[in-house]
Amino acid sequence: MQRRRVISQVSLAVGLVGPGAVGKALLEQLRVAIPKLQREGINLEVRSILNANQMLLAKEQATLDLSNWDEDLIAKGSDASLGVMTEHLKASDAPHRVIIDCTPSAVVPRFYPKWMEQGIHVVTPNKRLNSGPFAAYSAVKSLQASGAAHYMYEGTVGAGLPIISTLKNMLDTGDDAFSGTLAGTLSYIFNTLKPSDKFSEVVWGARRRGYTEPDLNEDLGGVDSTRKITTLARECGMQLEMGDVQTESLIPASMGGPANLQQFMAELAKGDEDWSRRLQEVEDAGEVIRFIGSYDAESGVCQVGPRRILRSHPLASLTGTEIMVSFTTARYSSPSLVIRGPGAGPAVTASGVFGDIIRLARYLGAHS
Ligand SMILES: NC(=O)C1=CN([C@@H]2O[C@H](COP(=O)(O)OP(=O)(O)OC[C@H]3O[C@@H](n4cnc5c(N)ncnc54)[C@H](OP(=O)(O)O)[C@@H]3O)[C@@H](O)[C@H]2O)C=CC1
Ligand SMILES: N[C@@H](CC=O)C(=O)O
Repeated sequence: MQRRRVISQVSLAVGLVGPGAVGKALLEQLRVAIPKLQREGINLEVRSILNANQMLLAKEQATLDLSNWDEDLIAKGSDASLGVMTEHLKASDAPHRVIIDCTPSAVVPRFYPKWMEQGIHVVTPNKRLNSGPFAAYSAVKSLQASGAAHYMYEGTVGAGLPIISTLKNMLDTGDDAFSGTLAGTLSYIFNTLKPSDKFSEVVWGARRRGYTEPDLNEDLGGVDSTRKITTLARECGMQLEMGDVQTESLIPASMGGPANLQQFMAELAKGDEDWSRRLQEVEDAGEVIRFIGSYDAESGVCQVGPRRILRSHPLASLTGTEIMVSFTTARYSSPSLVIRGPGAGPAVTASGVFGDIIRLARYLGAHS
């Protein structure tokens, strides 16, 4: 095939906030892909990396060395400041700027409006803005609609799976998404757990593999699933707050308030026998448990919680981190549109974020 000559280049200065499990995987994916993207007319110039304490800023108009950024961050980093990082990014001679928020923080999203007002695009897998107070969410969506800057968040629901983009396509082309279910958040845990297993050990396995939220309360309390359902329902035009979702937690009330990880795991282990009994009873009835979230735009009812389903149900066949999202719409009514695949983990989430960055470069003029 004849190679197309690159006649236009799109250069984007990139600032990454949160080089944790997902951020680190993204930096590695960028390191590998940048030379190929350059040949295709997309120049991604990583100019800053910032964690909760430190930041690494590129000198002059150079870009950071992505093969050694973690050592450089320790050896050459300065105190973290989102304000300083923003000014540094603005000083770049690249015509476009994007900040990637890979933190679980509620503080970082407060900067999105400021960034977007200055023409800085935002890409994120952080669910806080889309599921936080409606007024803050709505302010960012209004800025996006005004053309100030792009705001992209595919990674917030289902990691790298094309859930947000599919829903947007359906709505943009005039379909009517009136209900949806999202099954398998906490997927790894319920897809893996057998009556003979210890619940707390399976939870720990999910943690070790990077599938959980940094704060386990978010997963087991059903908060993370509630964030995703809130995001999808808002995408469909519902004006709801997280509190409007009927959420069933897996954390026993007896566990009390926030604890450190060790205490949390020790408390959780006290419920292992109860879980084994419950699972045995479910298995004996020919059923399994899946953690399911659903929204219904017609009735406005949004629910999240563990549900017993028959072993013959499609959701019962999920394995590992697989999730399944089904949309029932005017066009996709019988059968519904179903998206199924791994819905958690650093590499797949990073690829969802990376996909948004490339889509952004194309919105800004790069060839498709
Ligand atoms: N893991 C997954 O499968 C998925 C994750 N996500 C989302 O991706 C995001 C990142 O998750 P993950 O990588 O697992 O989390 P990690 O805990 O591994 O990493 C979090 C990173 O954010 C940094 N950070 C935290 N607070 C701040 C702050 N206020 N300012 C600057 N940096 C901060 C941390 O810095 P430090 O190390 O210094 O504390 C760390 O670098 C989360 O929003 C999560 O919900 C979405 C879909 C799937
Ligand atoms: N902890 C989350 C990971 C991605 O959002 C989940 O289990 O779904």
